[in-house]
Amino acid sequence: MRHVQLVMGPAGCGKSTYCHTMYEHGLASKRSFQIVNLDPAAEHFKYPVTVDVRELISLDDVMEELDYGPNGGLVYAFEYLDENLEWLREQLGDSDDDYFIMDCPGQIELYSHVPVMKNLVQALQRWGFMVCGVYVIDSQFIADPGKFISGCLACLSAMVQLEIPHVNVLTKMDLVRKKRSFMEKFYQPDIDELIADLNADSNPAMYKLNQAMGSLLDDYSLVGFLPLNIYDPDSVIFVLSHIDNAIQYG
Ligand SMILES: Nc1nc2c(ncn2[C@@H]2O[C@H](COP(=O)(O)OP(=O)(O)OP(=O)(O)O)[C@@H](O)[C@H]2O)c(=O)[nH]1
Repeated sequence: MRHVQLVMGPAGCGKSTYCHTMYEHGLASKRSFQIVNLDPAAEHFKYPVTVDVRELISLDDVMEELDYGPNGGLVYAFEYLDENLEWLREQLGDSDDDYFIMDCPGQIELYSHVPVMKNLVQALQRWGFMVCGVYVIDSQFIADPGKFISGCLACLSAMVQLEIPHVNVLTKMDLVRKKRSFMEKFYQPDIDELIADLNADSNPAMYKLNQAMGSLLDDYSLVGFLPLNIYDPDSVIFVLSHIDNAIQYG
């Protein structure tokens, strides 16, 4: 069976570090994970890259040749990839048991405004891959209810667009060890408690909206993140086992 993890999330949230962690874990546990760089703006990697989109198109080239800014340039580069998916197919090869981890760009436009990520997922599925979305959020940015809800809505946007098994991962947990009990309420939060906390910090005019957002997340069962401490092998195994389950059972 062929597998892909699509690693998504905002800029700087720890996507590349996640990929590196999984790669190292694979080496130690005799599972072979191959990393694919899908970020045309990436600069350097700590892990060996099996496929690099910059061999097809790089953000620097787009910005220089077309005089685009970084965001427009990235959308252009992804649309170019979308038109040249056969290139990616050739790069991925046709082995039956490959497991690729794809390090994606952070720009939300790719998931919310243009269909390129959706097209990529559909192509991977046509080529026989079982694809799992791994949405990464930086634990440093969700340490209050408002930011937590905002992070959840970003995850939801990717989940709704891509329609694939989906796992949320909370990164940089080594940095929040001292506040662990505080953070625990974000792993599997009680949505009513969360909305009450949010209301406590909000103007009453926002209560109805807060409740509606809470219900939306509840309806999609999208609250809850898997905490990942990259320095703790048990934590890596824990996250990977959830991803394996998500891939297997959807
Ligand atoms: N302490 C700690 N630092 C981390 C962790 N993950 C990432 N970082 C740091 O956070 C910064 C950004 O990490 P990256 O892995 O490059 O994040 P990214 O999401 O790939 O970034 P972009 O590709 O720019 O969107 C780097 O300085 C990392 O060293 C973590 O689990 N613990």
